[in-house]
Amino acid sequence: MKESLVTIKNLSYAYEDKIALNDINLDIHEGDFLGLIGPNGGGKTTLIKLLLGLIPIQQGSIHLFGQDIKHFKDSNNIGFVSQKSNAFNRGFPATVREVVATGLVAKVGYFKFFTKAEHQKVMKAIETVGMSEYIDQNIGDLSGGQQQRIFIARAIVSDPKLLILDEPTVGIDTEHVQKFYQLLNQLNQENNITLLLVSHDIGTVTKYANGVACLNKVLHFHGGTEEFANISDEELSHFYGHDLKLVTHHH
Ligand SMILES: Nc1ncnc2c1ncn2[C@@H]1O[C@H](COP(=O)(O)OP(=O)(O)OP(=O)(O)O)[C@@H](O)[C@H]1O
Repeated sequence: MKESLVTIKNLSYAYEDKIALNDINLDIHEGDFLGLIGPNGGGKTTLIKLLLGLIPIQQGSIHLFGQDIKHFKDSNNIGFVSQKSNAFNRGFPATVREVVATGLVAKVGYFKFFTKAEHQKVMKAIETVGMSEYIDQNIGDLSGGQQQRIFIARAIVSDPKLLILDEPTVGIDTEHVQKFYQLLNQLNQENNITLLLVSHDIGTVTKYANGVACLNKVLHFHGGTEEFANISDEELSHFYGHDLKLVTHHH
């Protein structure tokens, strides 16, 4: 049995009196590539915020790498990539190398010079995402898909074991989206990074991930992508309520 990197037990969360998550139980194991799907307002962002420690636990528990999140300090073990539009100010004049180096800031702190080893980590992360030839370019001059690769490099430069991605392909054109998911597969299979991908796109999730969690306040489904493909459209539209345009999981 592979190690459980994330263990969520009886987790509930409410905003004032509005319940966003109700009694969630979910494990993410080492090596998983789990797609987290669900309708708008289903609680995906709330769950990610809880996992990142941005909002406090109200009820239930989360353990990260076997440690209660309330005492968890090893933030280098977790990388996070959000939607491009939220993640970066396009006009900011920084090179690819500089942006990726900020991923090490938590370790070394600002205004300290990087060691040779840290420079090498930056180079390696940029190489992993296939962007070495752009290392001294301004981030603002790159395409949306290329920028998103750089944000992946920034997230993996500290060697996290778990990478959380929140709708990372919003605003990226179709051709680059495919390449982006190929990169995620490579990170998962070759670099042994466990992935949690929040996505609205059921087709993509079932194509690239190896597991699916379907969240609409409660966790309606958690299993392999093949098992997920066998769910009837009726059942799926029940999960999704009236959000029918999303019910397109049969290829
Ligand atoms: N800060 C907040 N204050 C009050 N209610 C909130 C707040 N944030 C989220 N909610 C509510 O909690 C529920 C879950 O929202 P959440 O953003 O977690 O869902 P989501 O699945 O990420 O949705 P989307 O796919 O639209 O991003 C929604 O009903 C939302 O309106």
